[in-house]
Amino acid sequence: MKKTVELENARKVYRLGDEKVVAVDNISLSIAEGEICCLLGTSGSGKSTLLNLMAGLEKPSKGKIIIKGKRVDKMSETQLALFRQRNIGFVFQSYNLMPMLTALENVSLPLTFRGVPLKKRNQLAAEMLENVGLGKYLKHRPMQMSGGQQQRVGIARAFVSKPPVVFADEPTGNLDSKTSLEVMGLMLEMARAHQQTLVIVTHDPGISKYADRVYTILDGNIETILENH
Ligand SMILES: Nc1ncnc2c1ncn2[C@@H]1O[C@H](COP(=O)(O)OP(=O)(O)OP(=O)(O)O)[C@@H](O)[C@H]1O
Repeated sequence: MKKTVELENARKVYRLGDEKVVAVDNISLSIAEGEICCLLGTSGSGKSTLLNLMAGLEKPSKGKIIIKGKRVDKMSETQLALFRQRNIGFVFQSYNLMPMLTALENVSLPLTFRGVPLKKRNQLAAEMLENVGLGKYLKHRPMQMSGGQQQRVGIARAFVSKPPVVFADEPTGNLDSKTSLEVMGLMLEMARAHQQTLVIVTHDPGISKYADRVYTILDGNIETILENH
């Protein structure tokens, strides 16, 4: 199996005055192409920091972060930005949609960065919105949609450019249980359809049962690894 995300002895220490907070202690892991993984842990366990390290959003204090064979921890900000545009999709807890843009424009944004021509962009974005059940909401702005609908737009945006890896940080954190299930179902369906790797951070054990593999994080370490078959 090809590896998509690899961490080798990754460590992240924050300094607050004289104090040191070890957010990620010394984690090594390897996530295969098309694998769906969950990072499960309570508040403060270090799971968001771990996700940010994996996604190249933060530099490790020590260790290696490798995505698709490339050392992201060695990249400059410019290289990283380009690398993320080409390889990574994000789904956020608070959706992070552009408030002034319509659903269609929000979803087509990653394609703009990739230089896809306008007509093709609109076609792909409309198809994605159709796939997430929002075919009738292309012109709506985030404020005019429910949380669940906004997160569907967020999912469409993360997957539209078919990035090899999608990171989701508490994607259902602001949603009720029924909507959470729908949103999870959509992410899994999209990831499985194109063999995309999906890494989901959650504190909800209910969400983790959908993953192929669950890393339970405690005090910045991997406490257990569970394989679901
Ligand atoms: N920028 C920062 N500066 C200092 N300490 C930080 C910083 N970011 C995180 N921490 C600390 O690192 C530890 C892990 O935080 P992290 O946000 O990764 O946990 P988490 O498991 O995602 O929690 P939550 O579910 O509440 O977001 C915590 O003790 C936190 O206070």
